[in-house]
Amino acid sequence: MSLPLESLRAASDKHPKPAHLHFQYGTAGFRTLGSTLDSVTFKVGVIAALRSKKLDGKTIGVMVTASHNPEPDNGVKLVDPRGEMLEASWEGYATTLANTSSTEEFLDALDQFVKTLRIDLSKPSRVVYGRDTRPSGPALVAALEDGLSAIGAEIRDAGVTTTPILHYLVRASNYKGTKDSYGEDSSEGYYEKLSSAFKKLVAGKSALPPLIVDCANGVGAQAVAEFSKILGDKLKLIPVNDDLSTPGALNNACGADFVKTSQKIPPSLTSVLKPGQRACSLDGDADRLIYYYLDERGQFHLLDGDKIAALVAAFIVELVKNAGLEHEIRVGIVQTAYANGGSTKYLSQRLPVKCVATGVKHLHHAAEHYDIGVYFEANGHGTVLFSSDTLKTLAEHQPSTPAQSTALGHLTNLTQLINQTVGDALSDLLLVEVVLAHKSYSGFEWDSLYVDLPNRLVKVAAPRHLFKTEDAERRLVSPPGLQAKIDELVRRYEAGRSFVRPSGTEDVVRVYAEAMVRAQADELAFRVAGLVYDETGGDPSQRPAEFL
Ligand SMILES: CC(=O)N[C@H]1[C@@H](OP(=O)(O)O)O[C@H](CO)[C@@H](O)[C@@H]1O
Ligand SMILES: [Mg+2]
Repeated sequence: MSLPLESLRAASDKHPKPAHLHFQYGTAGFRTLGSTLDSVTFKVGVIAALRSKKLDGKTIGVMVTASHNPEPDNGVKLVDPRGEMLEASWEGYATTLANTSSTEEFLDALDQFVKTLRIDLSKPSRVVYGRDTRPSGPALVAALEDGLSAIGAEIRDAGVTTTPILHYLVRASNYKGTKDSYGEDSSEGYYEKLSSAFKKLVAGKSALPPLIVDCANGVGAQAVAEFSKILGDKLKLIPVNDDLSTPGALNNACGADFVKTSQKIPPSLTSVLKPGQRACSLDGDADRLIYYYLDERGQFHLLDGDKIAALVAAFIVELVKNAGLEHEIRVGIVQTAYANGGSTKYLSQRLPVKCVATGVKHLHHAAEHYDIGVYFEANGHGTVLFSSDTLKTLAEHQPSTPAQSTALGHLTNLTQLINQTVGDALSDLLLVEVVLAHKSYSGFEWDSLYVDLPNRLVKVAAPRHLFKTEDAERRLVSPPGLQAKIDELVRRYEAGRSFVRPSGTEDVVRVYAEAMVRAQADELAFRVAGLVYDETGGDPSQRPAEFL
């Protein structure tokens, strides 16, 4: 069987590539200004169908979202059969195909691609897709559908949904009716699976005070509303920034990225959030979660991905021990260089901790090496993975006391509550709430697990292609000599740490620094930023005033 060239040609002619633009499948798929993505999304439709054929007709997912980016941005990414990120080698193929400049070039490249990868075109192809609430979404989905129908894929439109629900649907549809079944293959199935696990986990615990949820004016609002309906009194959620109709509202001065980056509450919460009350923020596609509270003096306290990892890991370790499984099940943590030094110190005194390069796929793969792997990026993206051996151990273990039996039951329910395909703000929110309910913690007690070192993240407009790193991005190997100068600066600061890496999602170089006190962390970050700027030929007349 050969490619349906006529229908592909006709469809491709309707989606010409904008000249002069180069597209790159990066850490978050293709992501840029939504108005430039028509041709890319069309081609992604074709690629998704081919990926499905290559994998014997397994369902592949496509999500149209730009997460926490400003509203005019959009993006498109592929989801592999187990609900995980697209296999790395295909990122390169997707990039090559997306950059073909004419229909003929695209068709030639496709033909070549099918031959090189020996894709059997007679296999079926199945694709499920969804989008977030961005105004550019419907037109991009239409382009995607053009690609899918040109190649004759079997399609399913999941509509406006969160990224983690789309990942769930992919996994659920591929493992339906098997021993690895992941739940009912629908959004209702997702809500039902998580809610029922949550209810079992908090049974008999007194209800926590209501939780304020900043929905970033995005699709997370929809999921919060659904959970509120099912959970009722078990967990009272107070949605704020759940406006899905005002243009420009998405991620604007709200959401997880705003809170983490600016280290303050969204202005819209000023009159809502009372001292001591806990609140959280989702991002625009609801795969990141950040908690926080204000103390009696109105001081802001951030409970970020590192704090979530510490809370959750401690709880799981305790359950494993109480279930009598501490010799069978090894719990480990995966972090990136952005993890706060305070968290790394606290966690490494208790558990194996591994540091990997930025980007969820790196964390996810490293976490798969533990029996139970807890991974979170400091920005609030993360989840917990249970290996198949661990699931088997949990299913077969014979508890010898009622206490062991209770702990085992909790662990089993956690495997249902946690979305193991990808970081999921709503699943993580329920998980955090379970732990807080079990421990009777307020934000204050949770925050007291360890003290965060003051830190600062700075963007530098420098040619990022010049920057190469090693040691999980903690050290620069290029530009030559720069790392030695950074080391020299860092030595002058108590508990100082700083690293520089090229961003994978924005055209900038990122500088991170932390130190014992706030002023020193800021000073170190701005000194390193100045160094990076000057050493890579930054224009002195454009040098940001805060750089030292
Ligand atoms: C410092 C930071 O938060 N970096 C983010 C950001 O990557 P950069 O490569 O730093 O642009 O976007 C990634 C995708 O969402 C996310 O995985 C990562 O943590
Ligand atoms: Mg996101």
